[in-house]
Amino acid sequence: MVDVYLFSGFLGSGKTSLLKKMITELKDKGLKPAVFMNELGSMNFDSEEVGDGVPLKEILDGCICCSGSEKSEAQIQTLLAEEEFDVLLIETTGAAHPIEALDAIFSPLFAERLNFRGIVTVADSKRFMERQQLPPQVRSLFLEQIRHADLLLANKSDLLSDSEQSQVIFEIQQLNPSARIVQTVHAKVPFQLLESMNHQSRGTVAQAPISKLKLQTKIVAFDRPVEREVFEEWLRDLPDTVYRIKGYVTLAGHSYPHSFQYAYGMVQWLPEYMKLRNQIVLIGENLEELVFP
Ligand SMILES: Nc1nc2c(ncn2[C@@H]2O[C@H](COP(=O)(O)OP(=O)(O)OP(=O)(O)O)[C@@H](O)[C@H]2O)c(=O)[nH]1
Repeated sequence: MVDVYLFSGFLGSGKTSLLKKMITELKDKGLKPAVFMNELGSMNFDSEEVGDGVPLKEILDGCICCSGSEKSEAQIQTLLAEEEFDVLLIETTGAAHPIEALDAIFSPLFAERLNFRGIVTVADSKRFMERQQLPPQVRSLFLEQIRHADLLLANKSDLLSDSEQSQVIFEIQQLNPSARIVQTVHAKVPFQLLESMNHQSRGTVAQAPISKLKLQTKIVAFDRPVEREVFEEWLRDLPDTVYRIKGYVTLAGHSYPHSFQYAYGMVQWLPEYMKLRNQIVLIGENLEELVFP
């Protein structure tokens, strides 16, 4: 039987950071992980982060959950038929309801093959503190992801003061009293903690599928290098309804692009050392109204 772990959490909360950490740890233990991931927008930015030698299947531009579950079943079946692995890590899009994403795993096709171990939700602690600012449907999905977790990572705790951290833990525990909650930075937890999870179903699922959230994705390509100041000024002026941006951008004066991440007002640039297509994917609402730098 292959152990299956599902990673849930809102856009930009730290799921890919967790995935990378777990892959490294599993490999160090001599175990072979495989990854199934689901990205919004047809740009498979995160899959480049998985690394060589890890079997990977992904669904782009769709959702593992609900209507996408047949497609997911087929992908998981292919993975099981073609690859040998010990652990399957599933990263859902930040816009998926974790329980709906379980549909594909609990297919009768895999009853003898997959052993579901639990849902790990990565919650952005800062966003949690400021959740009242989220549109109601987005907030409801954010809270559902917390309610249905078996293990909760209160991530990005470096961005909060000690008293804010305690408040976040207290409030998250009230939303989900049975899950274990761990404060993390860059989703750093030992795999052992995931192994000790105990999955239990938690009541009814409040419907918040992506179609009702009005979330859109948009890919923007740049054919010229971008001035960093101009780009960051554009980011500062973005409306709150842009939740996530990621991709590759060549900055003026550099030969290679930077990988670029934007989540909830915060920007991160990391240099790359090869030519990559200059494009970014945006996830949010009312994206058609945006003007690009
Ligand atoms: N300050 C801080 N930044 C973090 C932490 N964890 C992740 N980040 C940053 O937050 C951004 C998003 O992290 P990811 O791991 O890509 O998040 P994700 O949930 O996979 O994002 P999506 O795939 O878009 O849903 C990146 O720029 C990370 O470097 C943390 O604990 N503290």
